[in-house]
Amino acid sequence: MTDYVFTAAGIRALDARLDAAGLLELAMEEAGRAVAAALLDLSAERPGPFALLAGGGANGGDALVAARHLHAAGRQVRVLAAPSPHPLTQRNRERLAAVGVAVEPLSAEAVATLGPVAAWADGLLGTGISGELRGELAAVVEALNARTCSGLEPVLAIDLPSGLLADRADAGPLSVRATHTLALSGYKPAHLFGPAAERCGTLTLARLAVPPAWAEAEARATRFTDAELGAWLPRREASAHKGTAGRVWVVGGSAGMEGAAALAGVGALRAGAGLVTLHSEAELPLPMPELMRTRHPSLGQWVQEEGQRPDAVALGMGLGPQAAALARQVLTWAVPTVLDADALQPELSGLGHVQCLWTPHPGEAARLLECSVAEVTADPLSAAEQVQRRYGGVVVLKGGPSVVAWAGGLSVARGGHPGMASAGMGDTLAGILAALLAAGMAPQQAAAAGVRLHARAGERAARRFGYGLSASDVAAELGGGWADLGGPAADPRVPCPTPAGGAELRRPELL
Ligand SMILES: NC(=O)C1=CN([C@@H]2O[C@H](COP(=O)(O)OP(=O)(O)OC[C@H]3O[C@@H](n4cnc5c(N)ncnc54)[C@H](O)[C@@H]3O)[C@@H](O)[C@H]2O)[C@@H](O)CC1
Repeated sequence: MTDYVFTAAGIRALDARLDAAGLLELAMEEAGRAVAAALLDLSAERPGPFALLAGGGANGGDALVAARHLHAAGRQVRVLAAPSPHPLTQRNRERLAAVGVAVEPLSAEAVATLGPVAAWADGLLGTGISGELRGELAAVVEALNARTCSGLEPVLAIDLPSGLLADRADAGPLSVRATHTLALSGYKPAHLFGPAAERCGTLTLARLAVPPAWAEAEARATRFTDAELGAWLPRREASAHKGTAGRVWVVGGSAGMEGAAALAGVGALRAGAGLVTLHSEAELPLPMPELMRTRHPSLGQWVQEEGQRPDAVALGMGLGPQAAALARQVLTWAVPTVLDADALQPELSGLGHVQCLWTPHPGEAARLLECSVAEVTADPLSAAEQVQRRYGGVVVLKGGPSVVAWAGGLSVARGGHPGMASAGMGDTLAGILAALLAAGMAPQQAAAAGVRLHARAGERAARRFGYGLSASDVAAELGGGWADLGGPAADPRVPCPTPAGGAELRRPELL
């Protein structure tokens, strides 16, 4: 099932649709029941009551519903709640009273002095927060963090740890430090990126019964499943030969940076390219003898005079200061092109064609947007979108997780491993993406599937090699990653799923 990423405004819009259809109360009931189930899973064997903290909004309402379900399951609950102007939250407070559960006033002192508990539920604030924590809630959060920092009492955040802004990756000075977070309806940027994600602990998703068309309409980004991405991967005809499997040119490498181009070549070969040639002015190493290399006295002259064209180009890895001028020339060829590393320069603004992928990391994205790295990492979705608008084509903003932006859409990748934060990883990815483009994939699909393929190979490499991963370790696992995603087999008798979304494929015979 496709999952979605919502901003706070998106959740407000979704809730407005639910409200108009008379379904909001049912959604709160569903959310509260899911919270109760998560708490029981988390602490079924732990002694003591569950302690539920309820703020004045709908996030607090979810906590009150959860308390009723836990009570019905025969568990002891302690409920500390703020006064609420929210009609559904008020109604659920009355329902709790009706089944004999007392609601105690919420205060920092009550949190600090409560006896041992099986687990805490943080229902103080969710997507409705504005600005930094104010008043008594700030003191309550400080008291909760102080008594749970030993890790003895788990804290389940309902939807979001209170104090985090749903749309931001940079956690503010004060927020609940949750051991677990149950995201409601869909993920929020704070669940997925940066220091905010670290405050969420273990993340799970409760998919509420929301009509898929509403979710899609209000979502900020998509998280494709492995099955969706695997179905897009190309398939070879039994009659394929190296000339039909995709010819990739890697243009890169310079003195001291020779390995970057070589790693891109390895990535392209391991992702299925039939013929991979490295073009450079430098003497490049050949990590695999299957790679071809051509050393040019002047890349500038070669690019201008070159009459033949490959199926895809990856340009920029270790290329040095001439990268932007070369990129400008190669973009006029109008062949699928991956622009990486030194080719990611502001002077190329507006020159990306529809078959062009830009693959910046946050530092390179900041250069392209002429802003600070902190601005990029605080809101990676907006940053990727802005690069796409300014430069055209499709953008892969690399990170943990990477974001793909195309005209009119965003997706956030799944998986990967922190060990992938090492030199050369992006070079390999550029080669992978070029191979997928050369095999005829549409750029948006090549970007989303290629990033996931790389991440999946990284997960496998981490199991094999441990924490510190090299780009070569990851490249060696690409075949396994491909199989994990359920990519179509080479045998054409195995039926190949049609890619969703109806994107045009340049060379359908290879899919
Ligand atoms: N579609 C969904 O995902 C659904 C979400 N629900 C819940 O609804 C929540 C959003 O509810 P609301 O929009 O009522 O908002 P919240 O419950 O997150 O917060 C609103 C309350 O917080 C106060 N507040 C805002 N900023 C503050 C600050 N900085 N310091 C102190 N107090 C502050 C406001 O005065 C208001 O009382 C979600 O997070 C989720 O828990 C469910 O109840 C129903 C369905």
